[in-house]
Amino acid sequence: MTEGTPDTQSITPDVAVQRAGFVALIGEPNAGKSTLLNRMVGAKVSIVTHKVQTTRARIRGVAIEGDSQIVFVDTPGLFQPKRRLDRAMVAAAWSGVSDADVVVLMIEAHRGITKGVEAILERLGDVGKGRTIALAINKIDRVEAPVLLGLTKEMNERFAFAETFLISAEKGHGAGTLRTWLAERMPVEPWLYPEDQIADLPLRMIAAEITREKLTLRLHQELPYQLTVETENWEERKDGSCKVDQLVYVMRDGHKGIVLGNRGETIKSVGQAARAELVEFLGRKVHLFIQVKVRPNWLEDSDRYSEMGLNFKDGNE
Ligand SMILES: Nc1nc2c(ncn2[C@@H]2O[C@H](COP(=O)(O)OP(=O)(O)OP(=O)(O)O)[C@@H](O)[C@H]2O)c(=O)[nH]1
Repeated sequence: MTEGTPDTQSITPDVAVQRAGFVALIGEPNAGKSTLLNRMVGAKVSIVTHKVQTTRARIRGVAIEGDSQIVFVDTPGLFQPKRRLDRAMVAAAWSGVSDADVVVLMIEAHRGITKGVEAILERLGDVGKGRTIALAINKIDRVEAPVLLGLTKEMNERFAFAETFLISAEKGHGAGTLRTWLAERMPVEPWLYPEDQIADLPLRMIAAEITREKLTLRLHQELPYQLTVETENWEERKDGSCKVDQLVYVMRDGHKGIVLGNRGETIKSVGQAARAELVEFLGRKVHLFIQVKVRPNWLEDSDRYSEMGLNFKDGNE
């Protein structure tokens, strides 16, 4: 072993420390989470915003700030659930919280501490243990300073926030400061995405999200819970069209049968619907290829990354 010898040390490059981690932005519906994310990540991801809320935490965008890569996970708005589907969504939002390195609770300045906010605070007491949790009071443009001071004080009395940010996601106030703060709090880890992949990441995500949405619509309650859609390949063609390859991963053979449907009819209609929406979204021709694969251990294999929509290759495909 030459490790530690003067020779080895002298050729070791001076690599800057890389940081990478997950941030969950939570709050009641309409708090302004999407608006803030778009400010911090860039306009391209904004389209995902208005998509129907699906049931799992997915990557919403990746921001790079200095040596840090901040991966924002999408958590459906937290509200008090009544229907079963709503309960599933809220559960998903909380699972995003327990996977995140940093959680930002966003509230609306002019609405103050609503019942919904109170419920979130209560839950944060359990789920948020050991996590860095910041408070972002949004829409500060709608209130006067004394109201803000009062709200800041009261919220901090109720919960031990690591930091409080007063922001206006719409006007842009405070978003940069929050991003810098988050960047500093990312764990020292190699980046999760190569820099050049980030450019088309939103499109890949949107395409996967569209297919997942169509699967949800087509399969209703039959939808296997542990199912994930990944856009494996995105190819721009000279004729202006693009070719998109997607994989639907399921846990069991039986699930594969459900997703494929009788003589492949289900996946075919899902593919048609997804392609039509992609064409409308991109405004050009799309060739969409969807494959369904059984990967029994995908949850354990790639752990939370896959769960959150991150696409790590197995290395043997
Ligand atoms: N006045 C004001 N309005 C804002 C601000 N930030 C966001 N909004 C508005 O608040 C509304 C909700 O914003 P979104 O970003 O869609 O909220 P969200 O939390 O992502 O909502 P869901 O997707 O339903 O969870 C939009 O109409 C925004 O334009 C702000 O700083 N000031």
